[in-house]
Amino acid sequence: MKVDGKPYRTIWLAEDGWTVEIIDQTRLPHRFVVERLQGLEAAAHAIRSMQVRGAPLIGVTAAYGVALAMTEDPSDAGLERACATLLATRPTAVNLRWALEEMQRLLRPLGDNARRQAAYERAGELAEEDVALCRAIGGHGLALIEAAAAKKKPGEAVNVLTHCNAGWLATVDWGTATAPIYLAHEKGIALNVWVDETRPRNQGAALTAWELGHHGVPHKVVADNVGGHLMQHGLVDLCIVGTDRTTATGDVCNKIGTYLKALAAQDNGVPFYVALPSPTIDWTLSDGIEEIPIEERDAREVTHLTGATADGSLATIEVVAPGSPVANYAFDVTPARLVSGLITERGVATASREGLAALFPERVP
Ligand SMILES: CSC[C@H]1O[C@H](OP(=O)(O)O)[C@H](O)[C@@H]1O
Repeated sequence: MKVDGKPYRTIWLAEDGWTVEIIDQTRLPHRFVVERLQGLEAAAHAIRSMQVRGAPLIGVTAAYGVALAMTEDPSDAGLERACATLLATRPTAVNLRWALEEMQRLLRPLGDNARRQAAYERAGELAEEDVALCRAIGGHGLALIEAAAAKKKPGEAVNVLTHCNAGWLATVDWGTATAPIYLAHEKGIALNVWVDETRPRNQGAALTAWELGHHGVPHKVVADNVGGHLMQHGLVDLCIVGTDRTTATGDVCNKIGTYLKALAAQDNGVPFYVALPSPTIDWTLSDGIEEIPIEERDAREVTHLTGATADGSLATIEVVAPGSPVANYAFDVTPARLVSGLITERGVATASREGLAALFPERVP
């Protein structure tokens, strides 16, 4: 999407035709830094450290990571080592496993000399496919925002609450939860997006607010605990969030705190939608709470904050009582019963095995 009027994606092949460039999301919102990845370890570090994050973008970055690895060592051992290294970077987003399986399926039968080119071509295709999937999600989600707009008084904004960043920064472009928002904005529908700050890494306050602001979408950042109050007072027309892994039965794993928003939405009769491309569906799982691995990240993400001082320099401060133990769960699971619908590239499915199978019959094991 646009950054100061210039179109950007989150990841792209550099002009040299082999290094990969990314927006370093750990530097946003105060610095816009493009990082150049020149090998497998750089790609793995980018995912592990969340320079790139968001399930679809993690998958595409991993695919490019395999291509970079084939430049270093296209042997069978090199391919297996690359996929194992990248798979170990983060456990929850299923797109990572899906993309690596896709690359292994393609590259294993090829001779060493053919693997590098084939890997770059497939990684580029996966990036383009992600853009198309997210744009399609946008079209199906737009209808939901239009339906909400039809119930508003003339000029009244549609209030959409979103959690974390499921924006274009979490994908190659468009985003998942934000794709309908961008399309509604471009169609002239009056919007207000409630942006959950999303502690501890503040993907909402730092990333969603940044990208919506740069694209001119009206929004307000709120503390994570405000959403229920907004819903009680009729200030949320619908919720749209993303997901890192959704089971075949419609259980949704997403950033920590999503489950609490879904509970508040159900309690207040607010539609709660999840936007996802089909590679985010794990067809092998039925019970998200029992089966989806929940990443636990470093305590420092909770104990410290980095931000800009009055003179624009960056500083990191400690915000938790020194020495207090910390638990930092990065995701939670929202049961399908709390989900109004799953906005996919093929349409809006009920959050159920039947609903997903109706849209993706060929994917059902
Ligand atoms: C479109 S996937 C976005 C999804 O990924 C985020 O997790 P993280 O920032 O840790 O990669 C969050 O769960 C978003 O909803």
